[in-house]
Amino acid sequence: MTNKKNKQKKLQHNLALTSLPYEVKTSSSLGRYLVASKNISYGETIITEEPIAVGPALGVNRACCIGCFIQLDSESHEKCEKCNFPVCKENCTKYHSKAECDFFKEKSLSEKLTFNELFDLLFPLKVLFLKTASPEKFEIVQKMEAHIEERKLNKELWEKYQHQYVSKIQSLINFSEEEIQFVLGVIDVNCFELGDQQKQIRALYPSAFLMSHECVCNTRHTDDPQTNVLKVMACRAIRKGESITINYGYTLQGTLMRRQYIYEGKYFWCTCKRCSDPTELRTYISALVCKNCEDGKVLPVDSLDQGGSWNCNKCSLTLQGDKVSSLLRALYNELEEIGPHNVKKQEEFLSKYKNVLGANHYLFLSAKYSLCQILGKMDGYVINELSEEYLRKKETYCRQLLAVVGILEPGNSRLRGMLLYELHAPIMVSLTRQIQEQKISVNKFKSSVKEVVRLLTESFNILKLESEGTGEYEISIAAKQAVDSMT
Ligand SMILES: C[S@@+](CC[C@H](N)C(=O)[O-])C[C@H]1O[C@@H](n2cnc3c(N)ncnc32)[C@H](O)[C@@H]1O
Repeated sequence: MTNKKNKQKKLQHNLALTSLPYEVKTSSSLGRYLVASKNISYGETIITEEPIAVGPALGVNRACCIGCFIQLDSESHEKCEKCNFPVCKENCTKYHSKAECDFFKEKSLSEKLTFNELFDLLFPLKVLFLKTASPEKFEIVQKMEAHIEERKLNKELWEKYQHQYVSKIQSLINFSEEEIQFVLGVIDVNCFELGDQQKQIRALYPSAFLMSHECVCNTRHTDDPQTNVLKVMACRAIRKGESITINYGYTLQGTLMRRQYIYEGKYFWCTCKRCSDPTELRTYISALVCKNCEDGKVLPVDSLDQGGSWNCNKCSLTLQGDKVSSLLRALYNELEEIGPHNVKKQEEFLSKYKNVLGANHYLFLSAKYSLCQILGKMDGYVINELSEEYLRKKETYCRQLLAVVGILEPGNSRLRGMLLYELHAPIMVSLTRQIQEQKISVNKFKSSVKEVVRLLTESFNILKLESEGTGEYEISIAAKQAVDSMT
């Protein structure tokens, strides 16, 4: 081969390596969206990128480092030498840029605003700062969807933002009302909510925001806790030409509330295949128990009609849509009040509403997911001391959730990885007890352990794709160690 041909081949090879697995398309209903420009395989990374801007999550007003947003334990934390706001260590400059610090100091913000007030304004301020600090990043922000017209129609929200952000920011820095409301819209519509218990943040990314929504999507994502680099991966194979999608809502939430949540945050009514099907792909995750015949499932007649009535699939019972909404809201609040760490109260909830909510109801699944996570870990419920009854409950809940997640999050979903890990523990403890008490044969024990190894191996393969330093990645390591100790 000649030198020229060699060079050309090398160039083509490099281009193939650097070319993106997606292209940006536009449609009248979706705006811009991403489409696979080649066949993408299961687990393949589609996007890896750094954030344009990072800020605290909404409602986080506890003491956090202004540089990296890690939660600070006490009042004894350090303060930035210049601007006097809390930092986790001297000069934590990760996202506390010099320009920002100089501005805070020049305006003596620590004297004018409490830390909580600053924290509330911090993210919009950081995005607005990009205009001078990084015009190329601000240009990306300017092209993002802010849904200003729809937001103006929501007078309550508009006024609230005017009072909570616009007037306060304008008293500190010279930005127009229009610019500030635009940035607030961009943040609400395009942000990724990231982090963990220690650090709850929101971030804007330069490309990932372009993914359109689908309730049963084909990607999952993870962020690096140190750098906040976002990695978007295919959770199943994606064919060339297929949209690359993300779920803007929550899987374990029924269509009525999920659609409302997406509409209020993203300003469109989802009409995907899950939303259009009253049975939600035969998971019956929203079904109520019929109090008339006690046998049928009560489902929306038309799941795309938010206020529409619900009918029993076995008898003539009809419920008005607004009654169903109030019931679901009340039960959701009751579960929220219980919180995720109260075994007794969660169990009481499951028993109290077993004649109201269907067996797979999402509120039950939420309670069961909490129970799966705490049974075996919490004081009084340590795995080796769990009764056979609780071991069985944990196993049953995990299996029930896995069946639903297999339909609503097909592929290598993170939730599947977590559930497989939770499932292995009660099976293994129970097997160990049975062999010690000579209730099962050695052969039965060995074959059952193989099943446990299979669960752990799949969990490891799913969760190893999470970013290092995340809780899920730690679980992948634990799963691998458990497999190694059993084989
Ligand atoms: C994060 S942005 C996505 C990028 C946006 N399409 C753009 O052009 O900048 C979210 C917005 O995209 C549109 N969108 C995304 N998924 C959609 C869907 N499944 N149906 C209708 N609109 C959708 C909505 O306008 C939504 O508020």
